[in-house]
Amino acid sequence: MSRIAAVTVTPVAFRDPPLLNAVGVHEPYALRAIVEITTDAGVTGLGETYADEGHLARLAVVAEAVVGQDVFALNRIHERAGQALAGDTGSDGHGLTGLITTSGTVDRVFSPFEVACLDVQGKLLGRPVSDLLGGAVRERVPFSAYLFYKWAAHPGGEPDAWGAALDPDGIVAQARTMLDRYGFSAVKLKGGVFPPEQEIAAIRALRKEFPALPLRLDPNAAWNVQTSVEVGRALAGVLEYLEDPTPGIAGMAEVAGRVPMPLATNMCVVGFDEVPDAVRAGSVGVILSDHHYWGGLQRSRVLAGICDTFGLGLSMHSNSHLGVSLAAMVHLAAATPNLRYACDTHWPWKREDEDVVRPGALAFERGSVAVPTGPGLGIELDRDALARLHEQFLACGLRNRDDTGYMRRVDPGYELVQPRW
Ligand SMILES: O=C([O-])C(=O)C[C@H](O)[C@@H](O)C(=O)[O-]
Ligand SMILES: [Mg+2]
Repeated sequence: MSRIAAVTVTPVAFRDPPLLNAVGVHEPYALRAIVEITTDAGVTGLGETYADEGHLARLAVVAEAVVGQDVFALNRIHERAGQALAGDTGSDGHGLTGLITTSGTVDRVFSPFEVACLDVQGKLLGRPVSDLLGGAVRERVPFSAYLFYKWAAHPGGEPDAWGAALDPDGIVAQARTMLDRYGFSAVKLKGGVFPPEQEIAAIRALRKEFPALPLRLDPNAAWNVQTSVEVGRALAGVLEYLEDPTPGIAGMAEVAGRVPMPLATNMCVVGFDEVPDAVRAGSVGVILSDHHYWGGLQRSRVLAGICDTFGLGLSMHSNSHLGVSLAAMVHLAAATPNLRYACDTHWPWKREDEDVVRPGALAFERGSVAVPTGPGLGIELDRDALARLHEQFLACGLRNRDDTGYMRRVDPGYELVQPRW
């Protein structure tokens, strides 16, 4: 047996540009937590997750509950997380994912512990995490360019290297830079920021500039059913999928029946208990997995099986993240045969010199990342960087992601309306 002797949770902050979305704008720092598990024999494993205050408190509760457990006893560890969090319905503070139930809360909190245990298991066995998930079926995992409307600078700050992107020309220029730098093979535009006709124009401009690349548009439920149908029809033959045009399983089902492209979601289906209704209603053609809230890598493979069974496509969602999450995403995607869409990643928006993982193992080439072949996640923690980013967390003053509150500080009249158009 290899028992968990200690768990350390370190909140960190890294710089984030002023990226616009349907609920406001990204604050100057993104918050994450690094979970480190150490066994009684001194083997360590890493996980990464959100770092909002409430989530950190829940991580602390579960950290205490899993000490003494065998790192191979993931079912038992999930059960203990459930017991420790019984009745807790942690809410989604940032408004970009759906309703969080008790089971969804447990899955969110359990996830980094599961990834850290798999990292330890891999190290003990001398095998990469992808092998523990059934084995890689691809050597490289393709990602998509994740475009955002953005300001040139945070209010009162220096302009960043990306510059502003507030119209179709700005979005095309951003896409060009990102594709030149990373070679991505698909493009996603985060919408829900400007009136739909402006976002249709941006997608058309992207299509003109990049005739062969699959395109996606994600307004995070900013449109009502009628607007969604109009946008979907206007972009017939242009989008690979339309992501969360409108809120809820019923609204999505109405739209799905009237537009030509598949609808994708990381909002109306974010937990296992929402899958049956969505399948019955025909709300979605593609589910975006995300191991951070689907309960880790193994449970994400359960989701993949469900998608396979019901003929649904599978893609992958991303929030702002660091290298531990990227490594986990790559192992999972490599070992999930029916994950056939290029995965989302916020990676390009992070500064290269801000990560807790030593560079090397996770290089982007031709839009994809090679699956690390070393034991476990195949990455190495940079303790100096971890300490630096933790100091940055302490100093930055942010304790919860609040895109809406930040937008209101800039524009006091800003209202959070869903759907807006
Ligand atoms: O719907 C999505 O794809 C997301 O929620 C991804 C990110 O959270 C993105 O919208 C963001 O960070 O603003
Ligand atoms: Mg989305």
